[in-house]
Order: sequence, then structure tokens, then C-alpha cells
Amino acid sequence: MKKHKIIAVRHLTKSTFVLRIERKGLPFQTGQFVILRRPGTIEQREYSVYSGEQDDYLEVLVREVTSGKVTPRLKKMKPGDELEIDGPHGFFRFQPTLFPVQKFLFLATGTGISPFHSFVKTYSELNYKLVHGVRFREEAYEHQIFEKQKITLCTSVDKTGDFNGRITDYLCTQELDNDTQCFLCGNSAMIYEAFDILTGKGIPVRNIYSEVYF
Ligand SMILES: Cc1cc2nc3c(=O)[nH]c(=O)nc-3n(C[C@H](O)[C@H](O)[C@H](O)COP(=O)(O)OP(=O)(O)OC[C@H]3O[C@@H](n4cnc5c(N)ncnc54)[C@H](O)[C@@H]3O)c2cc1C
Repeated sequence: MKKHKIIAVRHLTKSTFVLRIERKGLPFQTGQFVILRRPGTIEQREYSVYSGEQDDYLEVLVREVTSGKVTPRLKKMKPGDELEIDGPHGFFRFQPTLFPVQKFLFLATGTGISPFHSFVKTYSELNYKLVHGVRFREEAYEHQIFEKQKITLCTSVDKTGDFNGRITDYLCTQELDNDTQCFLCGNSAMIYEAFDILTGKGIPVRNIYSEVYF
């Protein structure tokens, strides 16, 4: 693992933050993740890359799990502190030109929006629809990067989203073309449920890609 210095920490909510880290030429394909470890410790965790392929820094979007082993420590990190990085890893890679029909549906819960942030930063002219499921509106992390008409915020606890309810409830209300390529990222419960809804609507299994966080 190589050591990389933290450049900046951006706190988005009380529990969620973005770590901007020296890239040091680390190559990655948008959608991949890196493994982070604090020097001198043994615990390490995976994080999707949040920044774009062209950025000269690396960013990750992290939600603190208060009972967690790693995230409370990551949250306390300051510019100049070092992290060990391994990677990139993963098969949730995104290269739109590989698809004959470039029509994309991105489904994310919580920090599962991270790879889609990277997709859109990397490819500015995408034909996509992003559905982001959170509990409260304040968890609509840095939505300004997405075109307004291409993103739907689903809030399951407060009633301030574009849709009040879970992302899977929203999905049930939607009509989808069968040639849509669907990318799912976040908690496993959402991914299993969304998979069933999508296939039930006629989306072929080969058009569904997923990244499970926990
Ligand atoms: C491929 C991959 C990519 C990932 N990318 C990201 C990412 O970009 N951003 C991110 O915040 N996390 C991401 N994760 C989750 C991350 O690796 C850690 O599991 C998470 O940060 C918790 O670490 P911890 O040591 O603090 O908690 P732990 O001590 O490992 O876990 C405590 C408990 O919290 C649960 N948990 C884990 N993540 C969450 C969460 N986000 N919300 C609620 N409960 C959770 C676990 O199931 C576990 O039971 C990713 C996981 C994988 C496998």
C-alpha cells in the first residue's frame, strides 16, 4: 500500500464527508473502488472513487458509522495526515461507449451515489437518469453536479424529496425501456429488491450491474 496525504476534508452533513487525497498518478476507471487504511493500523475498508478520471486528486465520500471501527477515525482526519491506499479494484467500471444504446439508469442509496458522481464528472454528456434514495433531504450530497432534470431525490423519512418514499417504491411507478442499462449501488436490501423490480419490468439480467456496500 502506498501513502497518500489528505489534501482537504469537506464535511457535507454531521456524519458524511469527502476526503480529498493526493492522487500521485493512481490510475482508475470510473466506478472502481480503493482500499483505505490508516498507517499503523490493520483495519482497512473499501471506498468507491467519488472524483472523476481526469481529476488530479482522488476523492471518496464517506458516511460515519458511529459504532464502526474505521469511519469515526477517518472523520477526524485533517489535511496533511496520511492514508495508505491499495487499488484500484472492482468490476463496477463504467465506459459508456461500450454500449450500443447509451441510455442509463443509476440507482443509489446514501453514499452509494459516489460512483455515479464519478461517472458524471468523467463523462459530461451522458444520457442518464439518477434516482437517489436517502432518509432526509440534507443527505442529497452535492447534487449540483447532476443536471436537475436527470435526478430524482427519494426521501423516506422527511417529506421534502421529489418523491416521498423508498427508491424501490419510486421504481415501481416508472416505465422503463428494455434497452436501459441499469447500475445499482448501495445497501444490499435495495439492490436485491430493485433487481426483482427491474427484471419484473422486462429489463434483461445482462443489463443490470451492481455494487453492494453492506
Ligand atoms: C466495494 C465497496 C465500496 C464501498 N464504498 C463506500 C463508499 O464510497 N462510501 C461509504 O461510506 N462506504 C462505502 N463502503 C462501505 C465501507 O467499506 C465500510 O464498510 C463502511 O465505511 C463502514 O466502515 P466502519 O469500519 O466504520 O464500520 P464497520 O465496523 O465495518 O461496520 C459496522 C456496521 O455498519 C454497517 N455499515 C457499513 N456501511 C454502512 C453505511 N454506509 N451505512 C450504515 N451502515 C453501514 C456494516 O454492515 C456493519 O454491520 C463500501 C463497501 C464496499 C464493499
